[in-house]
Amino acid sequence: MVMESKQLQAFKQHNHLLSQFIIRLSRFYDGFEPRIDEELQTLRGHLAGTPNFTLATTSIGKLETLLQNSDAALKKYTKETAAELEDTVKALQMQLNSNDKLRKQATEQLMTLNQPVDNLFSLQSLLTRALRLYRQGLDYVSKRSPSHTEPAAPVDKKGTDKLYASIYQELNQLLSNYAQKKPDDPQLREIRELLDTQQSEDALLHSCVVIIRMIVQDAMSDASLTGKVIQSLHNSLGKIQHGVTDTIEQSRQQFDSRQTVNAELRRQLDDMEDAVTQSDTLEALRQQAHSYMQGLSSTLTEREEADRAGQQALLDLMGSMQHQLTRLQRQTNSYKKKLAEQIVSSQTDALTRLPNRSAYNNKVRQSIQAFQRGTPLAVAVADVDHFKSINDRFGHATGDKTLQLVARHLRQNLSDSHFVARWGGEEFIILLQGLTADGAVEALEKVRDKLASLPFKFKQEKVTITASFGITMLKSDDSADDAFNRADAMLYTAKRQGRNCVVLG
Ligand SMILES: Nc1nc2c(ncn2[C@@H]2O[C@H](COP(=O)(O)OP(=O)(O)OP(=O)(O)O)[C@@H](O)[C@H]2O)c(=O)[nH]1
Repeated sequence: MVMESKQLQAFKQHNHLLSQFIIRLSRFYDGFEPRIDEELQTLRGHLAGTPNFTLATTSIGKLETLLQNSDAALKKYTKETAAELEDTVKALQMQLNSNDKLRKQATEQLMTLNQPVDNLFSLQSLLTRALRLYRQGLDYVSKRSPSHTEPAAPVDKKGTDKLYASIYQELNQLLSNYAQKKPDDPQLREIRELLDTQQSEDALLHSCVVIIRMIVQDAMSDASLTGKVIQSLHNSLGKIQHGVTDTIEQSRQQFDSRQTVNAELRRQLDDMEDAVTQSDTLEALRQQAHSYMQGLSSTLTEREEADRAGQQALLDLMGSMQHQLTRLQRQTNSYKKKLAEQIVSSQTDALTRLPNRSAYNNKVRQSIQAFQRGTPLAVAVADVDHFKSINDRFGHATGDKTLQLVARHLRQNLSDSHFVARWGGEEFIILLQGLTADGAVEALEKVRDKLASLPFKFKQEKVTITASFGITMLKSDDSADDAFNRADAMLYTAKRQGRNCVVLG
């Protein structure tokens, strides 16, 4: 009996414990769905005080069905919420296009949101992360408001920002060309500083106008230089033409005087013939002959003298013409040399001495023709990482020096059959001919790796310079622009993936 009551006691205790546990557990699901809430409340009622297990079992059965149905609803709910979150993070990512760190975080979150979300806890963790990103994004966007002065260089490569960046790069390129010609020009220095510190559209337009005015002035003075050369060539040619006219005139005069002399000789001979036929005596004939012979001899002497004078004049003229021709040849040669220099300098980037964009345009045209004849072509774009910070920390001159060193590094570490040009700013363009995609990536990887290990030292500070590369293989229907745009998009991916890498696409 005692044993039985002890067992009963224990049984009651277990029942109580179990009831309490089920009550606590059921509270956890409170607020999940009204019908489940209701049934949970009923179950708790059956288990509170003296538990009624018969009713509780019925209630548990009902709950089981309700929970099974709600499982599908829960899945649908988590899926919808995750999709909504994804949209929100995407919208946020668009706002963060110039903040690499936050944009990268947004990309990572989007990748997680693409995975199936299987329970409410994962959903909650995603929500918490998205909220955190949202708050950081909000801070960043509010700091970017117009009152906040942003660094000069535009980073976004799309739409207006891309246009802005390309105008900005063009201006910088033009500026560096002119800075070489006129290193001490205060106006140039002022524009450079303006571009480095300010990025309002007004400032950009103002700089455009000033630079265009400079170019026009420069072109005008170049034209007058060319005009001088042409004038001088014209003068030389004029003198030669003059000489030729003189020579023709001289010959004509000589011909006339010879004709006159010949006519005189013919007349003298006729007279002599008449005299011979009409002479009565031998003595008269001898005298006539003597006098005609004298006449003939002096006519011949005159003719000889005239001939000699004519010949001398001709020699003088020839001498002067030769002199003019030599001068003309010298002038033409120096003009040709100047022209060749002008062509080279118009195809060369003034700062890095690499071929410039115009040279690239010519080269890519030839390379595409070679591609059509079967030589593979890879187009790559390289961009120095965090270059702005070199300028900011060590000054623009060090920035320029860095660009020169990077340019030299690229040129020296790629074979001569490959083409390297400066695209503008801190961007370079490379054409690799005759390599497979793997071969081209391998060549760039070597260049990239070697650059990253070069020991740069600025103002006693050791600095690591790295570059990111985007590369693509030319396809059969590609235009030069198609290939460039693809390589540029890959460069963008390389930057997003953390820089100092080569991305093929
Ligand atoms: N010294 C110097 N700076 C230049 C020249 N051309 C462009 N720049 C500067 O290059 C910088 C480019 O900076 P960003 O486009 O922000 O890029 P970044 O700092 O290199 O960063 P990531 O490309 O995102 O790695 C700007 O600050 C320009 O002023 C140049 O010829 N000489």
